[in-house]
Amino acid sequence: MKYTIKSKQNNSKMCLVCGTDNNLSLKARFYETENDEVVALFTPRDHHQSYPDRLHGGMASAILDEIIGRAIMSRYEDTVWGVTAELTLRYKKPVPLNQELKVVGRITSERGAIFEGSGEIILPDGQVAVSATGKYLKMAIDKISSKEFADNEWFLVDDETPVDEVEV
Ligand SMILES: CCCCCCCCCC(=O)SCCNC(=O)CCNC(=O)[C@H](O)C(C)(C)COP(=O)(O)OP(=O)(O)OC[C@H]1O[C@@H](n2cnc3c(N)ncnc32)[C@H](O)[C@@H]1OP(=O)(O)O
Repeated sequence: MKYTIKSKQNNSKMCLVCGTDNNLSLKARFYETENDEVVALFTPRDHHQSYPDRLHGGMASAILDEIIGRAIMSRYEDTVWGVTAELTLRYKKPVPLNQELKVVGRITSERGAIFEGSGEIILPDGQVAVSATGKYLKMAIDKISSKEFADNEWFLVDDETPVDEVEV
């Protein structure tokens, strides 16, 4: 299924998943789709492995955590951020290194200050490698981080080739 991209989300400076200045980061790029999901594109590298040629389960968890956490931002234009309270993973297939992969995430419920979401890492052949469900608390960024983060460490990175649609 092809989805039109509505907008690209910001990257950060030092995050392990989206940090542009962190050499160990997955350097994932996140896009909001027309159907109210967030899709990430990322290429895991050798330094993200557990067993040779296989992405570390903790890194798979990290990107799934982030994509669900980011899904709330698309509903509130960055005024609400997600803080993870619970995350449950199901590892179904090994995730390969050094090829571009997709991750999809969405909100499944909202109740007051709590929201729940789900996400999947999708292999190039379309199979789901890892799925996750999570429970998060909604917070304002000034309750999570410093003004320095919001002002200087959270920014839009333009793609060399803009992504207009994504097939999931
Ligand atoms: C740069 C990148 C930007 C984008 C990234 C986005 C995604 C990234 C997300 C993360 O990785 S966040 C980092 C990992 N998570 C943490 O560091 C959270 C650490 N834990 C906490 O800060 C607090 O425990 C937490 C904010 C989760 C809860 O705070 P409180 O203890 O003030 O909550 P409170 O006791 O008031 O409970 C509020 C509700 O949440 C529920 N709750 C609290 N902690 C829970 C928990 N751990 N598990 C399940 N439910 C929980 C609690 O039962 C209650 O439900 P009800 O309203 O129904 O009664």
